[in-house]
Amino acid sequence: MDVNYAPGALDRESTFYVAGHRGLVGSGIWRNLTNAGFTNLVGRTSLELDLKDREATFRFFAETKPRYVVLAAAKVGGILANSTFPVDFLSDNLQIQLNVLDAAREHNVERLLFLGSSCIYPKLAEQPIREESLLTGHLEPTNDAYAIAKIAGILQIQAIRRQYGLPWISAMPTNLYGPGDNFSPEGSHVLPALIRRYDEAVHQGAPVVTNWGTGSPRREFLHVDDMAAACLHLMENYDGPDQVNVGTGTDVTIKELAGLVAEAVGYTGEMLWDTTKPDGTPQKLLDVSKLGDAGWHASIGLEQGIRNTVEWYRENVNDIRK
Ligand SMILES: NC(=O)C1=CN([C@@H]2O[C@H](COP(=O)(O)OP(=O)(O)OC[C@H]3O[C@@H](n4cnc5c(N)ncnc54)[C@H](OP(=O)(O)O)[C@@H]3O)[C@@H](O)[C@H]2O)C=CC1
Ligand SMILES: C[C@H]1O[C@H](OP(=O)(O)OP(=O)(O)OC[C@H]2O[C@@H](n3cnc4c(=O)[nH]c(N)nc43)[C@H](O)[C@@H]2O)[C@@H](O)[C@@H](O)C1=O
Repeated sequence: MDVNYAPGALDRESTFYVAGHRGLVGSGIWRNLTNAGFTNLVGRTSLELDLKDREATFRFFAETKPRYVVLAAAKVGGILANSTFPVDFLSDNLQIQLNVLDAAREHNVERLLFLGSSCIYPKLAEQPIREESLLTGHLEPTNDAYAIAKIAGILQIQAIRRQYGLPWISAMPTNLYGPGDNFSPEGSHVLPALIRRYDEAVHQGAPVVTNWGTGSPRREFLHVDDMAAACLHLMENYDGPDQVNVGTGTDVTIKELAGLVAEAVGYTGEMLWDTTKPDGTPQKLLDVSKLGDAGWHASIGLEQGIRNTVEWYRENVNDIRK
């Protein structure tokens, strides 16, 4: 096996750039690194540094000289946003990745983690999805543009490893959620969308809530704090060219998920389904045995994670991304 499991601990005082540090994943990584004792974290908002701007990105790396990088900056959205704006999801993500990875290479970043997504795998991949399924079949059309950009990122990491010998790695998270998520009704992923919809239904006393699709697709959900912990664990304990799946190893139907959210917010009305909205891929459950072999397992259960996110949503409802 082409895996070295002991790249070693990262130096807590070295400059660590978290690209996308205000997003769901980036803010979780920032919290986790702070808790783990890192004292020299660097972040830039997209207004301060547009990573689509190649010159500005190279200037930033020349000035900041980060030793470590996590690339969690990306154009991200749920099924509807992905299928409505495929050009943005392809073009923005290719530009961001290319600029960051090229600049990081020119400045010899010592360790870098690239984040992809479980949507890189074929729509009808055998479940649970193993890393080896990559490029073995057709993609799910609702997010193929985004998936192609992410696949290009994996290939770029592998190419950099081959050509320059840098020990950079890629992780493929399953569907994520938690504090700091995007709660926009049209643009978000399912879990934040359901939390907002059901919470509003409670406040409005609505007798019926309508969700998208048929409710039958199966998805796996990982809390962002687990995701952040997995990222640091992989950077310190995994070195190999193949992407590593990051998930919990269990999934639920969207209907079951809606039931859990309704229960967490205290909604007791009826649930309907708008089948004019897309279902997307029928099932996305990752095989996480490679991650387990590298010594990491998720610890936040779905019900506990939903309660934690509902609490955060209610405390921050006036300041969230809507
Ligand atoms: N959320 C999920 O369910 C999943 C996410 N992932 C992956 O995790 C990573 C992070 O996703 P997530 O945190 O959910 O996404 P968010 O939308 O929450 O955050 C994305 C971040 O990227 C930054 N960003 C976007 N465009 C630019 C740009 N042009 N220049 C600089 N920064 C930019 C944003 O900065 P700012 O806020 O300053 O505008 C934002 O902080 C992505 O690679 C995504 O593919 C993978 C699987 C599932
Ligand atoms: C992480 C992953 O996220 C995206 O893929 P997805 O898993 O299909 O993501 P989703 O969370 O948006 O939907 C999951 C399921 O849930 C159903 N669903 C019900 N009601 C709502 C609802 O209100 N909003 C949304 N968004 N979905 C809903 C919806 O119909 C679908 O069946 C990728 O584009 C890609 O970006 C990617 O990598």
